[in-house]
Amino acid sequence: MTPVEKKQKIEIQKFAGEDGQYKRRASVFRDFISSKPGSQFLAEANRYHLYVSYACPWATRCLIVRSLKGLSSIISLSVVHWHMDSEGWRFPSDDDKCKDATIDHIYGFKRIKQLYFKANENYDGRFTVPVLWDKKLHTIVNNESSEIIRMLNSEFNHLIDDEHKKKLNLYPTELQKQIDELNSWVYDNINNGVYKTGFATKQEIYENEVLNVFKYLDKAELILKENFTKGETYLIGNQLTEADVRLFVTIIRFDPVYVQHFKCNIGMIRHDFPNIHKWMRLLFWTNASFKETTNFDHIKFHYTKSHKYINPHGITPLGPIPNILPLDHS
Ligand SMILES: N[C@@H](CCC(=O)N[C@@H](CS)C(=O)NCC(=O)O)C(=O)O
Repeated sequence: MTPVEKKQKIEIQKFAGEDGQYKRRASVFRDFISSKPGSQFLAEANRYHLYVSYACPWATRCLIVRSLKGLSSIISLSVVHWHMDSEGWRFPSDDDKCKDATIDHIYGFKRIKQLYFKANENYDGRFTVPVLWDKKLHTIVNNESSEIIRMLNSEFNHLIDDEHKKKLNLYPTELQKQIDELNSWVYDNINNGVYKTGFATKQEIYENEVLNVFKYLDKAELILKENFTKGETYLIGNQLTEADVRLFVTIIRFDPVYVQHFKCNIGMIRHDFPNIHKWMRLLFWTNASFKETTNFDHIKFHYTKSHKYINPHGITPLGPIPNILPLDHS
């Protein structure tokens, strides 16, 4: 084990700092795929590979956009085992099988961390998913989901056959200001808010964070309530945007995991947020890109069986039953 690997082994399961507060580290690989001729990372069919976990909300953003844009046959995929241990994410093996996970289709690696060290032998960050990998240059293009979804949204259009999917634009120029504004508070207070709540190791910090999550859920509830009154079904009017994708991945995990595992239990989406609940079910039940990329087993098993310091015996609660209610449930 190299000194860097040793350091990673010690720190990988330490989420909160000494002050009891969780601070997410910025992603390190930040290159961009482009459709412009001559680009280092040119948008080409079959050149790029996505490494994901179905459990991870950030990786699932990429899975949803890959599906919405019809890129499944253009960008290949490997899916890790839901269990994350002291060395990070791993792929299933013959004696460690996992339904819906895959081997590493590119190198046959056992762990995601091997990709990080292949890309940079001195890497000293966390071994996170998603990873957007370049099969030609054998390196990581980008490991920041907010940027990966932008590339998938705009740079592969010339390779997409389906006219509807080719035209779909989740970040149209005229809505960018509104989308950016939504993204900024949704990210800090809801997407990352549940992690700051769940990983807090001091009572006072936990209480501040959990109250804050619910304050911003109220804000999202109000927006969707007004939109539904006008006959609109998305966060921004009648148009599906990346803001919906980015909020959805947290909301779909909320009742099954965050309520109990991250102690976000001041309310539940299904009981206390009727408009968010309706919006979430509409996306899930009427759009296959949302339903087919949601894997409740991976989601529930990952959090409850990987975070030993939160749930030492790794017992996965059975409820809520069902994980998501039907569309016509009143
Ligand atoms: N900012 C990154 C965050 C990705 C991230 O934190 N992924 C988690 C899974 S939900 C992970 O891989 N964590 C492993 C670790 O922190 O060691 C993104 O949005 O892509």
